[in-house]
Amino acid sequence: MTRVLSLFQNLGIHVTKSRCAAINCIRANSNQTSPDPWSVNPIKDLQDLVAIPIVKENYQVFNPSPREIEQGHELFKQRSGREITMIKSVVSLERLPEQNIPEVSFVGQSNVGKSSLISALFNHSKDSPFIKIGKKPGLTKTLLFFEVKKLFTLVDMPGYGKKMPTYYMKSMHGYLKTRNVLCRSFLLVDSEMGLCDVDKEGLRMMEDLAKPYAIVLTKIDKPRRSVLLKNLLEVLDYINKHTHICFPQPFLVSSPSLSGIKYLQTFIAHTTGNLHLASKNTEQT
Ligand SMILES: Nc1nc2c(ncn2[C@@H]2O[C@H](COP(=O)(O)OP(=O)(O)OP(=O)(O)O)[C@@H](O)[C@H]2O)c(=O)[nH]1
Repeated sequence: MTRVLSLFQNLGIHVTKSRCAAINCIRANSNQTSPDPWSVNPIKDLQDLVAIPIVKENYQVFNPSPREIEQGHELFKQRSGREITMIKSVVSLERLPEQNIPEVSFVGQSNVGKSSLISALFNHSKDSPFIKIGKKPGLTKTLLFFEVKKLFTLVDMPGYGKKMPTYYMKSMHGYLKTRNVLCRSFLLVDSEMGLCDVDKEGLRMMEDLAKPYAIVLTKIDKPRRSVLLKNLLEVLDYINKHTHICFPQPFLVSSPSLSGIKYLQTFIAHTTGNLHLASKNTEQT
């Protein structure tokens, strides 16, 4: 507890005794009504390390009901072989597929786990479109378009970083800037490494583009919980201080264990207009 409190202090977050007591009281009361989203949000597994809510009280979080979470999860289930398909792989912007359904894209540095996450979202199903996952960075060299039940499209982008050829960067930037059907991007950050300079460059690019996006912390099965918490708090602090467009709550996922996947599936279903939340308690940035 002391170690985690000092983490907060390092991040400039002041935790008073009275605030701790008040928050403990809120937590005790909220446990009695067992709020649902926590059951599928991995942030819950870190909450016992700290006495104050990790996602600040004044942030509106994504708060689907258990039924909505099941609806979101269902959307990604393949019932027949052609419901989820890879429709196109493109390099040049002139060859983007002409889609008039909502789109979400996955961006991040090489090897951060974009392809693995998309495979996990499709439940690693044997009927899912073939998705290449590599040990070495730079495997995804084109924009890959996956259409889900003709309702929305997921786009796997080439990873950015030191070795990224300029034309990748151009096509990625051009795509993000001009794609009208793009309703949300997810910027992936490795939860073990935490935010690094390359991620911050990506975040600045997203802010300049001023298109809605959210941060996803990947590989949460790898770091120790204290490291994961520290890196999550740093991301929250960064969102708070340096972003205007970013969704206030990061999503935490592990592709092999599928932790956090249902929650993210539900958010994608919501953000693409395929889920009508009963709850009003959802940030719409
Ligand atoms: N332990 C763990 N390993 C992961 C996870 N996600 C991805 N990996 C591993 O990280 C490596 C890179 O994963 P990819 O999904 O290919 O990453 P990418 O961002 O698509 O990579 P590029 O093609 O270079 O852009 C692979 O060895 C994966 O098995 C995760 O959640 N947990």
